[in-house]
Amino acid sequence: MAKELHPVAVRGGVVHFGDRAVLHGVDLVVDPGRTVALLGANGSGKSTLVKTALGINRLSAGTAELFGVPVKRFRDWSRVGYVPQRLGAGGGVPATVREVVSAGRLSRRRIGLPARRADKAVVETALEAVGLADRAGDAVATLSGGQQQRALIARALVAEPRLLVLDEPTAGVDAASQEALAAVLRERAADGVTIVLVAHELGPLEPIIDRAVVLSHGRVVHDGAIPAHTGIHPHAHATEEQRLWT
Ligand SMILES: Nc1ncnc2c1ncn2[C@@H]1O[C@H](COP(=O)(O)OP(=O)(O)OP(=O)(O)O)[C@@H](O)[C@H]1O
Repeated sequence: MAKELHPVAVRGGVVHFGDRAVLHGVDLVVDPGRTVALLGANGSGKSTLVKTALGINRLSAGTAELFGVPVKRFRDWSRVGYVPQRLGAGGGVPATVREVVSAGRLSRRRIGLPARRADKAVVETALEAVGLADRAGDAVATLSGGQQQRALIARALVAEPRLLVLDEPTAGVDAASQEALAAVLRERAADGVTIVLVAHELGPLEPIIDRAVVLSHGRVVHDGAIPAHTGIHPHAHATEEQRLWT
């Protein structure tokens, strides 16, 4: 079998907003099936990096590929699930949670055909997985921020992507739901799905992470095992390298 290409590959990525460089030559090359956490302080460039990897932000230098294809030419978006940091799932749209999640299944269906029973089952399983089964018939706008985030995660899951990119999936999400999310992601990782997630604190996600990339001021300052102090006391016993990103 041919070797699977890197699901994500940013090389020498430089991104400017106006005159200001926000990424200064960042490399993020992810092997298939890995679960990678992007860590770093507010404003260090984590969201910018994932958006750049997905072609949402423009590079002023360097390259970005998805599954070996330059992101500008990449068309196979059903292979990619992206949950942005900020909403919107609801934003005044009178859709129910189930409708929003079902929308994620559209990329897998022939346009115009009604949902098959299998599609519906996948949607119900995803709703269970993120703990929203009991809210499925409610308008998304009536959910809390953390619940809306979970609805978006379910929407990404039902598309059964080979690459999942999650920007702060646990922000504003309670401990039990974080555990549930970790279980879902562990399952996807076991199926060979590549996961890239942005986080401040890994919490229950920590055991599923097999590589941590730490950004500071738009540069990679660590790439490897999870830094020991992550999510606990960022300043206590920090090494020089660790202090760089707190
Ligand atoms: N669209 C934009 N226009 C101008 N500046 C931007 C834009 N998006 C991000 N920035 C700036 O780029 C820098 C990096 O932002 P980014 O959102 O990537 O950081 P982050 O590490 O994800 O932070 P956080 O943990 O707070 O989400 C910040 O200084 C931010 O103000």
